[in-house]
Amino acid sequence: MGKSISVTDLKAWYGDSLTLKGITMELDANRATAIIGPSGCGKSTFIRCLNRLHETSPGAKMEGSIRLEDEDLYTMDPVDVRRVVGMVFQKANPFPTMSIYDNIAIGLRLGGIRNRTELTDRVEKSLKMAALWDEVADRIHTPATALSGGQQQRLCIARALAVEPEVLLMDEPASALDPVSTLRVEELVEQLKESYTIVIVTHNMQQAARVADKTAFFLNGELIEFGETTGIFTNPVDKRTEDYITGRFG
Ligand SMILES: Nc1ncnc2c1ncn2[C@@H]1O[C@H](COP(=O)(O)OP(=O)(O)OP(=O)(O)O)[C@@H](O)[C@H]1O
Repeated sequence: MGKSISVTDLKAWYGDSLTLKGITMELDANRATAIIGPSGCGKSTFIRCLNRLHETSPGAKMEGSIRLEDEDLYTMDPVDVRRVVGMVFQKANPFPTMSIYDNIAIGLRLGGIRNRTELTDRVEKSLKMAALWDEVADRIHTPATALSGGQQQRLCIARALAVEPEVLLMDEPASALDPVSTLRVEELVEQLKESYTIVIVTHNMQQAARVADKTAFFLNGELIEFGETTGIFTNPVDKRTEDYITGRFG
């Protein structure tokens, strides 16, 4: 089951530049939350704080608190954080020299699983969860780079799921994909919510409306409005949200 995330007064910097200016929000367990807003408003920075990737950027720092239910993410070992809070990036990034199988098995091996049967079962289960198994079952020992872009992205989703995270962060996971692959990723989000808490950054407002239960609108490093997706898109409270979703800027 997914876990909820509580973010309290989160501030993030690159050098002296304050990029997130105090974000407070609750990300519900087993629901999909979309983060929308114009380019440069801090969407990626926000989700990179949620798995402690932000602090790996040179000169980057954060303040505030992020809790995964009763655990403080910033007192945990960052390696453990990235296991429980998985991430999928805009551009599919399979390990290029590895087979489909090894792309998924590597995280499991690093986690200490050595038994061949267990590894194979977990690889198959992950590929099924990512709706890729049927397309690759007969060639899992062939190079991952021979897959199509959409398949590579689902492989990256499978890789993130293999280590059994609680939360799945998705940073514009479909923006480099064709419409059919995009639809498959969106359908997948719908299914994955049953087991994971999902946070998805998207530029595509139709996509947010289709996949997200809740939507957060960011502007200049601030959270302007956050609520049920239908409310945000049909009856926004803040004028700036309305202007953005009606295409007046961004
Ligand atoms: N590694 C970095 N070093 C310095 N500044 C950065 C770095 N990454 C992002 N920024 C700056 O932080 C701000 C927020 O960037 P971020 O990538 O979080 O925005 P975003 O909303 O995800 O944008 P986009 O929609 O274009 O991906 C921008 O002004 C950006 O230039």
